[in-house]
Amino acid sequence: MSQMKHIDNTPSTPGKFKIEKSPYNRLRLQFSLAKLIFWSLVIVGLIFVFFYRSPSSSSHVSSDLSRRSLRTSSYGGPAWEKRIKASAKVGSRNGICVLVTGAAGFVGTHVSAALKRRGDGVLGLDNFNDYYDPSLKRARQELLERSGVYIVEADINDATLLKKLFEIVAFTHVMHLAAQAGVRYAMENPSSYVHSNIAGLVNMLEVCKSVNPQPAIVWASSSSVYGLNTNVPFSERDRTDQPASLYAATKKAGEEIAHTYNHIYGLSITGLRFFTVYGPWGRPDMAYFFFTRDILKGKSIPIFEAANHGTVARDFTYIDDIVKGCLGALDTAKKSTGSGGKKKGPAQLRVFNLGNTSPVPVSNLVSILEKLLKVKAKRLVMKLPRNGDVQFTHANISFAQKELGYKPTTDLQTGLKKFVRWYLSYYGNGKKSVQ
Ligand SMILES: O=C(O)[C@H]1O[C@H](OP(=O)(O)OP(=O)(O)OC[C@H]2O[C@@H](n3ccc(=O)[nH]c3=O)[C@H](O)[C@@H]2O)[C@H](O)[C@@H](O)[C@@H]1O
Repeated sequence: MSQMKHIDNTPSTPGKFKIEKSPYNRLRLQFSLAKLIFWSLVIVGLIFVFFYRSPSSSSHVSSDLSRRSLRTSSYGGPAWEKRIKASAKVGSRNGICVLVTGAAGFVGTHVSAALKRRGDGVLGLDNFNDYYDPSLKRARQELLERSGVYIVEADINDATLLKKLFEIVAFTHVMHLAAQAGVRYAMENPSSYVHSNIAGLVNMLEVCKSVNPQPAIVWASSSSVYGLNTNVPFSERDRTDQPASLYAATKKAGEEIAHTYNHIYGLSITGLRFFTVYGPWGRPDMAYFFFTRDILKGKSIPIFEAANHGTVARDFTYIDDIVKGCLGALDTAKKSTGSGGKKKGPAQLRVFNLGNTSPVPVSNLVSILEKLLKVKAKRLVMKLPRNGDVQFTHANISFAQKELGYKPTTDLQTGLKKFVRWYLSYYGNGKKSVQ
């Protein structure tokens, strides 16, 4: 049909375009030319308006973001580049140079600080979104600034900015921790998971594959990819095709996307399946954190239980153990093999569980908090809602132990003691408001 149309519109004879030299025809030609110019301007104008003004155009959203970020006074210019270079400067022999995305996040802050402490070059990136109280992110930023880590404020979907950063610094590694976290929030705001965990990841990998040299990438997957798996403890070889939440599904998608970029472009990629990470400077949306806040406030806390009073348990993993696992993954990551978007040979592709290997029932977590806070919790036991939660998690960590030298050493009691000490000093015994 469309071919027919095309044929119909084709002039049947070249004679149709024959220019006759009468004054009337010249006038007609000038008029047609004017019309052509007029309509061309109208079309160009419409295209401009569509790409730069339409609120629904996603390409415009990211280009708008990049323009905004490059235009803001703190962006661009020699002073900004100098700050970036100073932050990313490798301070020790054999040190690595790492771009840490989500650097103002819980794990991102701890990993950035640990890298900097041992003399690696570190540059942070974070969009400081308000999924939870941004003032906590700002406080983490201050902490990092004091140790010499600068955080560029931008979204991982901002390709222009990411490319610019790679022009300024030849990062050897990317520690990709920026993500939309949280299992239950995925039912409230599904598109934020697609935006960060899928579109953002792809954007970041697109930039990494096209730069020269390509960095090695280590990124945060999640224990939630095991979903309805019932083999315990969870092994990397177990099935992960039954996610119980959209969050888990986007992390699982991330693992498949990682496979693709490794396969096509020779990017070295390591995925880390974190198991319910907790500790000082943690995330206020996580149970151990808001349980602490609500116990101190005398508010009741909902404790989930499975059918027939079944225990709900998590393999809670302390932040310092996770940091060691992240550094181990960075240190054992092999170089990417591609360059300028072309694969030159097979590259490393790995996935590791980073857990604690000892699941603890949520009710025990509450008992530990009660003792540490010296306050009795108002327990509201309720059926595990159908909102993406799974009944338990339990990591088999033998692969990470063998390849990364990963060995968690902090039990929940010890780790929560450190968390509570931090919480009380940061929020002043519950007097400062926690959002
Ligand atoms: O390790 C992971 O894969 C995931 O760990 C956490 O997810 P989750 O284990 O659900 O952590 P919390 O939201 O802190 O919940 C901990 C436990 O408390 C329970 N819970 C939660 C909330 C509540 O009101 N009551 C309650 O009993 C949950 O069912 C769960 O068993 C993080 O929020 C995810 O971002 C991360 O990817």
